[in-house]
Amino acid sequence: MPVSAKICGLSTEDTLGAAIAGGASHVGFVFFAPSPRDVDPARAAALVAMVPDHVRAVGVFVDPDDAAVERAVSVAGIDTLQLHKTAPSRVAALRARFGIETWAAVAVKTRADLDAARSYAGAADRILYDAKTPDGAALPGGMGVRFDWSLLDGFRHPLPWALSGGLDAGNVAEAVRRTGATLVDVSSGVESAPGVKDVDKIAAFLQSVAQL
Ligand SMILES: O=C(O)c1ccccc1NCC(=O)[C@H](O)[C@H](O)COP(=O)(O)O
Repeated sequence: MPVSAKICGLSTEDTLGAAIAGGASHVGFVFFAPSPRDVDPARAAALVAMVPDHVRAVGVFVDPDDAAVERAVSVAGIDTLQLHKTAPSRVAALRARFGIETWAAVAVKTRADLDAARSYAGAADRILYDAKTPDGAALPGGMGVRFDWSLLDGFRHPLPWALSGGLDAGNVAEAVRRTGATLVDVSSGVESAPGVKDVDKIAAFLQSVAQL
């Protein structure tokens, strides 16, 4: 099964170009979050304009209100929502309102966290399993934290899914081998500093994925 990759938290033309040239299937833009990767929708619009039709432009949000999503969809032109810390009913409501592919991020540390993914069946199109960040962390993602992949052993996924959390060029092959993921997501693993994407690391990550 071929493996696809999402490069998350892009904010510059050169790093977006590296993601597209390297074969990313999805590129992610973080909106309205206290993140070094946050991009204004107007700025994101210039980036999304570079994204070819075969690559999905994903807007990443933390429990957004309708107005935030409206701005990102109408101004930036994203075609997929990735929702962190968002209840299933709210995910379903945003998916119905905006009518675009919608992912629910599920923060995983224990098997019980994983079981919570079941409540997104019928509400989302895809689950993004991400690592639970430490209590008090400013962000629910992009922290380079990895969860225990063995938690996924034998788990019956309620929806199509993607694997995230602490991935990089050096461990993505093992992650895919251990979990069977067919879509992987990375942010800090392709950065030289928080929020600073690195074109060489992006290329190396995508090369590792292409070799799977
Ligand atoms: O990356 C952020 O700054 C961010 C901010 C707010 C919500 C989510 C965020 N990132 C979500 C992602 O999809 C990351 O790619 C994912 O958490 C993996 O990050 P990393 O472990 O650094 O590869």
